[in-house]
Amino acid sequence: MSARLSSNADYESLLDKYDTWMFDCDGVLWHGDRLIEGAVQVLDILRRRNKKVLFVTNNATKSRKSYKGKFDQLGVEAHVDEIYGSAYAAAVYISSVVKLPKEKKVYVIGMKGLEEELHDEGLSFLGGTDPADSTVEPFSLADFTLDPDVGAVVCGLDTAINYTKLSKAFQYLTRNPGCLFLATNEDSTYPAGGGLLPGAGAISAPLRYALGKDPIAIGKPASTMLDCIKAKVDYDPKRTIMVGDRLNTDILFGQNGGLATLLVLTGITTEAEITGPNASSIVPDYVTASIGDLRVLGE
Ligand SMILES: O=C(O)[C@H](O)[C@H](O)COP(=O)(O)O
Ligand SMILES: [Mg+2]
Repeated sequence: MSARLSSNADYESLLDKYDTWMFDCDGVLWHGDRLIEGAVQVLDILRRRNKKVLFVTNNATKSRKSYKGKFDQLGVEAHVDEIYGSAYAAAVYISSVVKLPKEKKVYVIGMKGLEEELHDEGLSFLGGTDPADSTVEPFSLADFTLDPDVGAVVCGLDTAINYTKLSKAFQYLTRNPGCLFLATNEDSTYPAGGGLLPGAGAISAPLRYALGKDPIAIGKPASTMLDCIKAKVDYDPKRTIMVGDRLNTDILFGQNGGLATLLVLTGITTEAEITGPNASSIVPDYVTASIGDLRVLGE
C-alpha cells in the first residue's frame, strides 16, 4: 500500500531519505506551458538542500537543448546535463547500442527535437519535419522511391502525423531487410494544457497494427532510459526517488530501476486508479496530490 503524504513531517522525512530526485515533466512540473503551482519553489528547496535534481521525460518533441530553453522561459533552473528525454535516449540507443552503420539512415516520424538529437549523435535521417512528407496529398507507391539505406524507423510524438509518413515507414519496415522498428515511448495520452491528447503510443499504433509487430520502446518504463542516466550520473538507487504522474511509465520505471516512487495526481493518474477494487497492480511507494505540496518545507 502507498503511503499518503500530507504533513510537513511526511515531506521532511522524504527529503531525509532521498538524495537524488528524478522528475517526470508533463503532468508533474507542467501542463503544456503552464507550470504546476509551487513546482519551482520545490525544486529550489531541493537544490538548497543539496539534492541532485534530474528531469526524465518521455516527451520526444524536444531535444535536451530545447528543453533547456523551455525551462529558462518558465523560470526554472535546469542544466542540459540534468535533462533526459526519450528523443535523446532513442538517438543514443541507435548510435551506441544498435551501432547503426554511418552510411545507414533513420526514417523519422516525429518532430524537431527528435531530429536534433539524431543529428547530435551523428546519425543521418529523413522524414520528420521534411515538408515533402508533411503533405495531405494521397500517398502513391508509384511516386515513392525506396531508400535502401534506411536501417531504422523511429516513431515519437508527431503532431503533424499523416498517411504519407505512416506509408513510408511501413515501406521501409517491410522492404528493407533488418530495418529496426523503434518508438521513443508508448504513452497512450499526455496532459496538454486544457486536457488529455493522444500520446506517442497512439502515433506508432497504426504501424504496430499494420505490421503485426511491436516496436522496441525506449522511454520509461524501459531500462534504456535509466541506462542513459547511469552512463552520465552517479546516483545511489536506494537514495533515489522517481516522481511521476503515470503508473505504467514513471512509477514502473522507478520500480524496475530499484528506485523509490512518488505519484502525484496532477497528471494522468486519477484517485480511482490507485484506490478501490479496480486499482492498478502498480503501486507507488508514496502518493501526494501535487509536487507543489512540498512547498511547506520552505515556509
Ligand atoms: O505521448 C507522449 O509523448 C507523452 O505522453 C508525454 O509527453 C510524456 O511526457 P512525460 O510525462 O514523461 O514528461
Ligand atoms: Mg508525465
